[in-house]
Amino acid sequence: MHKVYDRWPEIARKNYFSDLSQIEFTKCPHIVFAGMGGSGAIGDIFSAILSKTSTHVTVVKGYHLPKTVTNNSVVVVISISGNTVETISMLKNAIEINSKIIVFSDGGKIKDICNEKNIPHRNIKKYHSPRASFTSFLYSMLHVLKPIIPIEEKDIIESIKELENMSIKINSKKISKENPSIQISEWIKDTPVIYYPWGLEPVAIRFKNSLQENSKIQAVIEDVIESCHNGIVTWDKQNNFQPILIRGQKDYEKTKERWEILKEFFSEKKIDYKEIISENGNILTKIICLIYLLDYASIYLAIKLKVDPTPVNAIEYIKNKLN
Ligand SMILES: O=P(O)(O)OC[C@H]1O[C@](O)(CO)[C@@H](O)[C@@H]1O
Repeated sequence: MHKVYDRWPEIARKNYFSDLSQIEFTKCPHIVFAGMGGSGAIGDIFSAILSKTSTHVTVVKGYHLPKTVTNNSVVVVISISGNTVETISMLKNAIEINSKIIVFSDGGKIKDICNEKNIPHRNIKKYHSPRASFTSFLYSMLHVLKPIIPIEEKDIIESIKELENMSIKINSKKISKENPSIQISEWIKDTPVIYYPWGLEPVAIRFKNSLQENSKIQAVIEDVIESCHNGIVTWDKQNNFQPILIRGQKDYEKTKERWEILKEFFSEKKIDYKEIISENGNILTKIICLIYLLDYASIYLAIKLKVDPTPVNAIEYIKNKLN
């Protein structure tokens, strides 16, 4: 798994500059991303990076598309294996609705359905596992969906360059205490409660998923603003949790204010917290670099806990029980 992560920047570059044909339609007021797990998390990223545009984005992780999806919506179906039952169900749903559909997978049943029904499909290479294939799929999709995704080319290129820099920061320090991913993994001793600001929600979701799938530990995510109206109360009682504050460079003033109050709150309660601050740059750069740093942290944590990051036996157990 590690070897694929080492190649993430190279794979991102190769896939963004691929010769896959781009999506045919150009106008799209509503884009729906349909996928589960690591594939669903890619939808979360598109949702975050498009949040400052006039494109309405819906991310669906389940069996059915909501009624707001119409024949004018573009439904982007993502399943790295191409065999996830929920995602196949959403594809069938989109076909019924007669939406404009584009599908991304590395083969699988989903590809067969596309061939049979004449639905646009792009075959993207899977590396090791769905979660490790992240840059392969994300950057291929940024290329293919360009006509309907109002993101500037320079922002995408910047994100790849910063991913390369992040790789140097992590990989030049491989097995040393200066490796920022190792520092995070060494700090985690209990269940992390991951706080995030609005635009960095995909980072928190992905980190939670990676801690669960790779390190096999439980993790909780909390919106930094919303949690001050509920979750924050629980710190009076609990003692098996550790707060991680994922902050953006240049968060909104009001969010910055909240971080400072939260830090004071934890300090007064003598609760040790870890702050992780994004790189500078556009929102895609911030997200992709944080995901890289934290996914590595989840693998180093697995090594520390002496668990194999690859198998996901419980997921296979559930899958085998499903019809
Ligand atoms: O992208 P796929 O192949 O649909 O898989 C979705 C999710 O299901 C899992 O493979 C587990 O079944 C996750 O690891 C993955 O993120």
